[in-house]
Amino acid sequence: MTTTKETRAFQTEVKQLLDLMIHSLYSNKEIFLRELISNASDAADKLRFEATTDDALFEGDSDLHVYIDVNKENRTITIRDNGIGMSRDEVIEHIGTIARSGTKEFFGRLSGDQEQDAHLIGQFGVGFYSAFLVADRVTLTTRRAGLEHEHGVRWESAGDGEYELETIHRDGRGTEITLHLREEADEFLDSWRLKSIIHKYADHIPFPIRMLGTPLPAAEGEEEKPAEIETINQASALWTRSKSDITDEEYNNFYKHIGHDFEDPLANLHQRLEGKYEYTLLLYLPKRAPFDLWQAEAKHGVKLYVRRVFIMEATEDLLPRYLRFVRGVMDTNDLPLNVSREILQQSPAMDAMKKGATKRVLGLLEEMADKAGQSDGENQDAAANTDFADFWAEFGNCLKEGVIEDAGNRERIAKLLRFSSTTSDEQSVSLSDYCARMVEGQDTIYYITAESLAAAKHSPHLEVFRKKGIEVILLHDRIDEWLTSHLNEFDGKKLQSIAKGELDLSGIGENAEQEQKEHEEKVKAAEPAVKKITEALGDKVKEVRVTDRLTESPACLVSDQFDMSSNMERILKQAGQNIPDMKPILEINPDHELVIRLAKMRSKEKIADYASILFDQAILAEGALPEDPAGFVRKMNALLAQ
Ligand SMILES: Nc1ncnc2c1ncn2[C@@H]1O[C@H](COP(=O)(O)OP(=O)(O)OP(=O)(O)O)[C@@H](O)[C@H]1O
Repeated sequence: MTTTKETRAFQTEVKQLLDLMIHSLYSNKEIFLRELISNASDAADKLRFEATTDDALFEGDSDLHVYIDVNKENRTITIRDNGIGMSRDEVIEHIGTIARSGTKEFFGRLSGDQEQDAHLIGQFGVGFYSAFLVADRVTLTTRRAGLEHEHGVRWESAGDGEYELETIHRDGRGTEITLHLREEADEFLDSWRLKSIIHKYADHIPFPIRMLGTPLPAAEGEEEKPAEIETINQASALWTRSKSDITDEEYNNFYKHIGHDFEDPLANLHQRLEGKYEYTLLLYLPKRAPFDLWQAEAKHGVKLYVRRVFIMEATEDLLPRYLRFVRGVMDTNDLPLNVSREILQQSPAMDAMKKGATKRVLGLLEEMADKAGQSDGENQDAAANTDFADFWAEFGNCLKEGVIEDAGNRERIAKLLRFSSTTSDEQSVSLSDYCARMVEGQDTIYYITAESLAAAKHSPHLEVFRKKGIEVILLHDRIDEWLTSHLNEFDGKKLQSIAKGELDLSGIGENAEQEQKEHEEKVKAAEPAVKKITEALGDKVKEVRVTDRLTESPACLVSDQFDMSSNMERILKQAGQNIPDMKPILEINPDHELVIRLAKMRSKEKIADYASILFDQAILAEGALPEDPAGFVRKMNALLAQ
């Protein structure tokens, strides 16, 4: 056993977090109490769960609570819980280190500009470290339930990059945190102030929070009565109360407690479900995405309770991965308390709750989307400012994962998707909006995928669609390539990439027949040009053919109907995947001056240069780089200088 006192350094990111926190949250210091009480309540939750299979962990004391002590003379506040506590290794792992993946990258993104960085703190969550908002020294002692008394731990730090660690004897299990207050944090020595913060954030955590009351003044001739210990919060689980008794403020404050968020949520959903299984949902949509939303191990933020006893943080067994941004609580009476998590996870009740919760969250999103749709009718600008638009901006890409993962709800989710299109740069166009605007004779939903909105918007492939007044959906998120490979149809209409396969717009527009005839004539007339370019490009392309997509540009690249798109190919290559080169099809516009000139050329060298410029330009137009950029510039300059 290590008994020696040792000094250890904080992980670099902890130091950065402390600096950022102190600068960003100086006007919001009171949250330290919320965070420490949340941790204490989590620790009580964990003990109660572990004790369901090992009663000895209670060590004869099952009155789980949090006690807050104020010492005006020493200028300290102490927060004590009799929860699960921590072993020495756990202290090292949790206090002084941030073990969430993506932390390094997150801090790498900070600009150093305090104002700009300030809002990022909300995406991170400060937890235990918020103690340093009010304290210039923090002492923590703890012992894990079940360990011998001599396995207690004392941790102390001034938040300056180092901490001291010592193994101590500790009788009681649980954790005690003493904050040595900074001078400017004197306001928190006032018990009334502390009580009001507890009411605000912790009324509805299911454990009592106790403090010493004020001594009652002595009546004449009597002795002063000693102060009694009071329970400050209501200690009733919020989700068990009836909806009509709960104010918005109570809902929001409870969210801040369980979500460790600084902002109010965007929306909440509170329902008691009765049927084969009975359960209660209190779920929230946050306003902002946490920084690690896109990390493979991103935390789920929903907690499972069984009869008010915390069982575990939700995993994919309780809520699908694409809804990992949802925060809140699910509580049921239909699961046994004292079985292993593995068995729980396979129970039909869990499955039913997962289905029910997914359905309700999608329902909430549909309601929000409907509201946005109504304000859209009255005022376009208003639509961009709706809750649903805010939701989409933060979590839209998660819903796209839903289309891929959740085949059972695919259609419902597809209705919630919002895109940019040739009619709107904002991601505000739904597939239903698109279908309602289809032109006469159109029965396909057209889209293009590209690296960026600008690349999609200026793609030469759009030319014929502009001419015919057909709207095209502009997809420019990485996930869109996967989305479109799973979403082939919407409302009975096929989705089709305009950069893949042969384009058949016959039947759309008034002069369809005439256009078809003209196209055939063009194909015939352009045969010599096609032949020359095919020879010049050799095996760089699968085929060279006359386009019916272009009206202004000389050439564009398309993929074969069942080939991977060139955008997808680039994404996979950037991700380091070893995939065979796909050969594109080069489509040329025989009416363009460059192609006309090329058709007349005899010099093989010149033809090769022109063909190569056409090919590289088409790659550039997709927002990508030609294989030999310097070669392209040289050829282009030679052409310009002619
Ligand atoms: N009072 C406590 N009792 C037992 N363990 C604690 C206590 N306080 C903190 N911990 C441990 O330290 C870990 C880190 O706490 P911290 O508040 O920094 O983050 P968190 O609560 O895990 O994350 P977040 O605040 O973002 O939800 C906790 O997950 C828990 O394991």
